[in-house]
Parts: sequence; structure tokens; C-alpha cells
Amino acid sequence: MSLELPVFDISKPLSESSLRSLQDACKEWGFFYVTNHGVSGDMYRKLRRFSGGVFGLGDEEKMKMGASNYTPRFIASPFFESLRVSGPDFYASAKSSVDAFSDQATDEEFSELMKEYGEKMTELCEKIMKAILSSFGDDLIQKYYESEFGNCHGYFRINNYTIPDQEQDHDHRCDDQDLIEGLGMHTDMSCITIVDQDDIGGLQVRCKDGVGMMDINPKDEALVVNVGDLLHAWTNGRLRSSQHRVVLKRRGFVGNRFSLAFFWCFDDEKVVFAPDEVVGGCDGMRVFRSFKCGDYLRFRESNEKGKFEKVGDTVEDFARIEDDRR
Ligand SMILES: O=C(O)CCC(=O)C(=O)O
Ligand SMILES: [Fe+2]
Repeated sequence: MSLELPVFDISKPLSESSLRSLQDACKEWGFFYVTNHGVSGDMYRKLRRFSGGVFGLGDEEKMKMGASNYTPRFIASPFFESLRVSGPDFYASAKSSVDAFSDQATDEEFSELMKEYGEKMTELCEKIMKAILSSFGDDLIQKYYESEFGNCHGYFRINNYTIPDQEQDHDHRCDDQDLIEGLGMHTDMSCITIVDQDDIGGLQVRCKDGVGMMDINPKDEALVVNVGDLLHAWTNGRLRSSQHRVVLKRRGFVGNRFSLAFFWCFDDEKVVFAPDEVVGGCDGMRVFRSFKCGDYLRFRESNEKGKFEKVGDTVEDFARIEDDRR
């Protein structure tokens, strides 16, 4: 089943109805589409071409990028590898990855492109966050944007999903035997995430009933935005950080699936604590204790359940106040 998510046009002035549908989408699914985002087709094609060149290198070469820059296949799943570029200095981060194996001219072009993309997405996240705050009421931007979100920073992952191989896919089959998990079920560790998926599809979100899955289909010119664990906690659980995953078809899978995921996060020192106005909207009952962002990230990264940083426990496991402690 596929899901018709609302489309939020970021180039238009905010209106009552657009804010209402934004807030509803964030509560119901934790997902929506954004259009007129400013990432040109040209930038996307260049990014894809350059990244394809990197993923096409031999494993030994790619490992030279180091574990913080490159996640090889078999960490998150046998079908997933990923290149990480971190802000605020996206140029330096990209350069430190590719310095190991390419010539200087290619390095610079690649790193410039990553910087351009990283900065564009940071700007987009800032705009989206302001719109989300506005959807709670007029004065929330004034009161909280700078003080709470002013130090947010971003990083992105360039993801390459490869064709499933019959030998490897046994442990990763879904209930639907024709599908395998390219990236296991997880919530994101961000405030918000922006995903640019190609036209192969496969992104799925878990329904509120905890059982059903819905397809989030690729949509022309639109990016997918989702709420992550940090914003879920900051809104006292009002906005949903949904579990999601990427599935690949075992048969008829043509070529690789390519995606870009940009994560916009609080800085490590930030103490995450929902403001009273936000808590007030949920009968005044606080459901998350305050926590330091860095402690939550370490909890996720050291999580035994998933070898990969994103798969496993969530902020619910980390900071939810049990009923009898409220
Ligand atoms: O590849 C995608 O479409 C989504 C990836 C994702 O959910 C993630 O990297 O957190
Ligand atoms: Fe994700």
C-alpha cells in the first residue's frame, strides 16, 4: 500500500491551511514531501555521477576513507554501503574522504559539490524547522528557534543499495518473500531528515498500529522529510519519529538504488527538554526526561541490537518516563 503524503511547497508564504496539513502529517506519519527546495536536477545528477565513481572503486580503496567516512556493505546490511559527509565544513569532510585515492582536481570538484549540497540542505532544514515551529503557534519561532535550534548542524549520507544476491539474502527477507531489507527498520537520530530517493522506490514507514507498512513512493521534484527522535522528544512525543526501512525487490531489481539522506541535529551539548507550551498541548503530562543529545547519540551507537548506528533502540527506550515515574 502506498501513502499519499501532503506536499509542502517551501517557496510559498506560510498559510493557515499549509501549516495545519504540515502539523497533521508530522503527527500522523512523521513524514511529508517538500517541493521547490532549491536542489537543481543538475546538482543531483553531478552528485550521483561523482558518488557512483566512488562506489565503483574496489573495496580496499574505499576502506581507505576510514570508518567515520565510509560504511561498507555488511555493516547495516549486505546490500547497503554509505559515504558520510559532515558539516559545518562539508568541503573539508568530503576532501578527507577522497584525498586518499583521487587526483587533486577531482578532489576539489567533488568537495565543492558536497559543500554546495550540504549548505543548501542546511538552509532548507532551517526553513522547514521554522515552519514546523510555526505550526504550533505564532510565537514559537520568536521564542525558541534561535535558543533551541540555533546551533543545529547537519551531515549527510550518500547511500548505495546493491542488487540482492540469492546467496546472501536469506537473513534479510521480509514477510513478503519477494522483498529483502536493504536498510533495516529504524528511527532517525536527527531533529529532521531530508531524503532524496531515486525512482526505484522501496522506502517504507510503519503504520501507527505497529504492524502495517506503507510505501513512500518517489515523487518527481519532491524530497521526503521526516521527523527524527530528537524532535520527537523535544515536542514531548507530539510529532512522530516513525520507524522506517528500505526494501529491495529480490526479483526484477535493476541497477543500484541511490539515495541521499541529510540529518539535521542538535549539537552534542544540547540538553533536550520540551518547552512548557509544547507539553501543555498534551495535557501537561511530560513524557520524556531531559537528556543531553550526546548521551543519546552514544546510547544509539553502542546499541547491541544493531551493529549499525541507526538500527536498534530509539529515544523512547532512552528517555521515556515510565508511567509510574510521572
Ligand atoms: O535510502 C533511503 O531512502 C532512506 C535512508 C534512511 O532512512 C536513512 O539513511 O536513515
Ligand atoms: Fe532513516
